[in-house]
Order: sequence, then C-alpha cells, then structure tokens
Amino acid sequence: MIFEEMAHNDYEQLVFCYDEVSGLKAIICIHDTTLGPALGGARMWNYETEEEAITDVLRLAKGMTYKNAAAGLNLGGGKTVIIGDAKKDKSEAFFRSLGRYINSLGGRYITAEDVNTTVQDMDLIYQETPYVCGISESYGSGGDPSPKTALGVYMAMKRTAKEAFGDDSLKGKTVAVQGVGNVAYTMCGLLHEEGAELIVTDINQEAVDRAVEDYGATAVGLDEIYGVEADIFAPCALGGILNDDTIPQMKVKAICGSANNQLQDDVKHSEMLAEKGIVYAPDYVVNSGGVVNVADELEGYDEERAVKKVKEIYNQMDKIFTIAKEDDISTAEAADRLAESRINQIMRVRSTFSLNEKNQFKKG
Ligand SMILES: NC(=O)c1ccc[n+]([C@@H]2O[C@H](COP(=O)([O-])OP(=O)(O)OC[C@H]3O[C@@H](n4cnc5c(N)ncnc54)[C@H](O)[C@@H]3O)[C@@H](O)[C@H]2O)c1
Ligand SMILES: CC(C)C[C@H](N)C(=O)O
Repeated sequence: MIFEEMAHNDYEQLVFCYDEVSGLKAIICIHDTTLGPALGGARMWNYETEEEAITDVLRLAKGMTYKNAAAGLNLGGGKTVIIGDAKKDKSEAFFRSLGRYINSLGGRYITAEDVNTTVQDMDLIYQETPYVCGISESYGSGGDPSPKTALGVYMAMKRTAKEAFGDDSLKGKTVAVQGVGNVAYTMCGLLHEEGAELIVTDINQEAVDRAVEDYGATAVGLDEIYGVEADIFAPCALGGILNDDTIPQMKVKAICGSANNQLQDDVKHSEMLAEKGIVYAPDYVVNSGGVVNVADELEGYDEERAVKKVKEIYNQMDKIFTIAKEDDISTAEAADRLAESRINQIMRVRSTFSLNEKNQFKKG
C-alpha cells in the first residue's frame, strides 16, 4: 500500500528512523529532487497512529516540492515528522540522533524548523550534520525563519489586495487574523504600521492580549473570526479551515495567511471561494518566506539578499493571478501549474549530457 501511494504521487524515498537510547521515532520523506536536494522542516507531533504520521509526512513532503518550486528555489521537497510530545520527549540525544539519520542521506535531504521544533533543536541537529538550516545566528545563519515568513505574507497580502480592491495599499483595510503566534504577531506589526485595522483570535489569551495592547487589535471569539466584517481573512494557525462550514460565513473579499493546507479540499473549496467572489492567495506561495530565508543559508547567509528574495513573493503572486486569469482556473490550481511547469522545464534542461565528477573526461 505504501509503495502504491509512492508510485501514484512520484515519491522517491521514505526513511524510518528509530533510536532506542533517546526514544526517537521519526520518518523522513523525500518527495522529489528534480530541482535539487529536498528541503523541508521537521515537525514534532503526538500522532495517534503510525499511519497518521506516514500520511502526514507524505502530504507535507509533496507540499514542499510545490512550495520550493513555486518560490524559484533550486530545491526539491521533503519533510520529517517526529512522533512524540514536544513538551516531554525532546533531549540532546533525541535531536543528535535525528541529525545522524539526516547525515546518512548524504545531502539528499536538508531539514529546518516546522511545527513544534525550534532554532535550539536545529542547533543540536547541526552537531551531527551540515544538512540543516534555521540554526542560530551565531553560526552566521538566519535563525528563526518566522519574521521572514511574516514579511512574505505581508507582501503577498499587498498583491492580493490589489487584485481584490484595485490598490495594494492596506491602509484602512480591516484584516481578521486567526492565530497570533510567531508569524502573525510580526505580520500584525507590519499591517499596523501601514494603517490597517486588526481583528484577532487565538486559543492563547496572552497572544490575543499582546496584539490588542501593541497594535490596538479588536479581540473576537474563536468561531466568530470566520464571519466578522472585514476586508481580508488571514488564517495563521491551522490547516483545513476553508471548508463547507466556514466559507458560507465569510464576508471578506480576500484570503491571505500563513497557515499550511488551508483548503480542506483543494478543488471544491477553491471553487466555493471563487463563487463567492473571494480572492484566494495560495497558502504555499504566501508562506514561502521562511523557506526562502533558510535556503539562503546554503549560499552563506546574507540577510539583505534574503529579504530581497522574500519580497519577490509579491511578483510570484502577480504571476499566479495572471495564470489564473489567462487559463481560467482557480488561483490554487494556477500555483500548482507554475510549480509543475518549472519542475518539468528544469527536468528537460537537465536531460542534456554534461560531465560530472563520476563521468570525467579522459584523454587517450
Ligand atoms: N513559522 C514559519 O516560518 C512558518 C512558515 C510557513 C508556514 N507556517 C505556518 O504558519 C502557521 C503559524 O506558524 P507559527 O510559526 O506562527 O506558529 P505558532 O505556533 O507560533 O502560532 C500559531 C498560533 O495559532 C494559535 N492557535 C492554535 N489553534 C488555534 C485555533 N483553533 N484558533 C485560533 N488560534 C489557534 C496558537 O495558540 C498560536 O498562537 C502554521 O500553520 C505554520 O505551519 C509557519
Ligand atoms: C524549511 C522551513 C522553514 C519550512 C516551513 N516550516 C514551511 O512550512 O514552509
């Protein structure tokens, strides 16, 4: 059954990692390395079953192939899921053990932060392998990618506003934010600076209070956020929140936020949004600022260059809206088309013969 799924969606490799001493149980998935080594974060989650963890890593790794391709990176897609409780199971040995497994892949997979893993965890992995990004700034690295993800979401939101309202200024626009964690707090700061009004919700009261105090945001209940009077909805917490229940409640004209896999069903729910006249900014393009920032570490991190690349998300959004209009397809499908077309073109470009280290030119 697993090989069938791998064949169906063109997966390359699935690696099971177990370490008795630290209790590590992790699965690394490499989806596609046409564009380069697979880069994707390591997510720690208390999966109820091993099947759930496998399903998640397969889905997330494929998502990274599309995210990296659409962002113009020379990187393929992969991901790690770690089965465990992030509050109880972390230790030095745990992450160093994962680092050794990543190292054994010889650079085919590079890891970084994802849900429930931190810069400190990446620093531990770095003790065992160079194939890790998002390590501490003291190593000359980019550190926590969240602020750059936030900058990317802000740039994407400006281009989305242009599509929905004819002008990319966010001054005077009301943005409803679901989840004001690491990414959204910085994003709210940028929006506040530009003169946007904020409506926020979060399961964490402290996060809500911080946004209210620092940015004059209006707090609403967890379920209220979907139906508030606002111009833009920014989902920055969970996946699957654009669905049969929530879309009918929405009064916004656009959706642009950092959460991964926002559409519960890519086809059905992007059509529902289009029918309501809501402009949807595809999540993996909107939130690619983090991966763009960590990928810059592979060239020797330069913050100015990284920021410049993150700001390019505005132009990537421009391409997606153009493809969607020209081909008369949803923005979600347009993003997939952009990513797939880049992968296919580079695959063809690379099909021409070229000498490499295993194929030396020899005289005589
Ligand atoms: N951090 C990055 O660089 C990055 C990059 C790409 C994508 N993302 C995605 O963006 C989202 C936010 O990432 P983050 O790093 O800010 O995470 P975070 O954990 O710091 O923030 C998420 C916030 O959402 C809140 N939340 C959780 N469930 C909620 C619910 N049901 N209703 C309302 N709020 C809820 C949490 O309390 C938290 O404050 C995640 O989906 C993540 O996968 C993050
Ligand atoms: C490589 C990481 C910074 C990627 C990030 N966790 C994402 O989902 O895009």
